[in-house]
Amino acid sequence: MTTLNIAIAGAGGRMGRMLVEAVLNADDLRLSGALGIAGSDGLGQDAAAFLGKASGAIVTADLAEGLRGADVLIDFTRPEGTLAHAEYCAAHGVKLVIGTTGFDDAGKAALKAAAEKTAIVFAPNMSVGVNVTLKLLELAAKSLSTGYDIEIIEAHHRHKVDAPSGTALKMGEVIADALGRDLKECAVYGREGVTGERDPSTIGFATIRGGDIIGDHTVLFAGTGERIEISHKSSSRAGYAQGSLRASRFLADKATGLFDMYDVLGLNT
Ligand SMILES: NC(=O)C1=CN([C@@H]2O[C@H](COP(=O)(O)OP(=O)(O)OC[C@H]3O[C@@H](n4cnc5c(N)ncnc54)[C@H](OP(=O)(O)O)[C@@H]3O)[C@@H](O)[C@H]2O)C=CC1
Ligand SMILES: O=C(O)C1=N[C@H](C(=O)O)C[C@H](O)C1
Repeated sequence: MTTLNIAIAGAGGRMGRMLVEAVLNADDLRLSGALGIAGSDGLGQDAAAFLGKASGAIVTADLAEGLRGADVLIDFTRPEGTLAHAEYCAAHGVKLVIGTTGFDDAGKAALKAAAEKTAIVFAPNMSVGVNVTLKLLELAAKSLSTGYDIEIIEAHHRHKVDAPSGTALKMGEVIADALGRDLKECAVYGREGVTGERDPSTIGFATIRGGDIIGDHTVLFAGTGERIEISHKSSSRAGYAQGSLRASRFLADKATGLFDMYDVLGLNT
């Protein structure tokens, strides 16, 4: 069995810690490095110290040091951090699994350019369940294309910094594509005051932030006399971590290219 060397960015974060534990528990993976930023808790310490273990990977802010020997960098940080990491990885042949959300169009274009030099899996949600939900939404949107108002409701923990979630936006894109609409033109992000009647061509978004909610997404198709709700609720971050490991293994035989979790899970039918 070939061992894949994995480095983790944002190693002290909520996802970073899940990923450190998941990599240490995987027989075919080795934790080769861990990245933090100046001021991060845990900088200079073993990435597995929070588990009471020694992995040998010391959390560093030095990209050359943290990425030495890495086949794949798994990055769940912030857009500005991911873009800096992607530039380095593209120049040094390190593959990337990117879970970070909140990119603007220029950021997404920069990742596409980086994927011409290295292989990248980029997805706003790595869980199998969410990606299967996206397929269900494609089918529902095509079958409910007239007479149903579409609203996307998402809830996350109080620490989340971007809204709507990357997953909610992806759900909106999948639905808009299925309906032949452009999400940029039909999205409504919240309502206040005298809004007028609902325009049937819009896709609405509502965001809830509070407590320790890991990630809930519901798409409501509201018709006359009936409502259809398609929901996914995460009760653990483990699914995101396991999906990321699957994505890392998927990249093992890829040299360049931009992929998503549909590619990893074989859902591109
Ligand atoms: N695709 C998916 O399946 C999922 C995606 N996410 C996304 O992943 C990202 C991280 O989420 P989460 O783990 O909850 O966040 P956290 O805030 O818990 O962790 C972020 C980590 O990134 C570090 N960081 C912050 N800014 C930078 C930077 N500029 N450069 C490098 N590192 C930086 C933080 O360091 P410090 O601790 O010092 O602040 C921290 O270690 C978010 O965008 C979130 O939406 C989350 C879950 C699943
Ligand atoms: O920040 C989070 O926590 C999550 N972010 C991702 C998103 O923005 O969709 C995925 C998941 O919902 C958890």
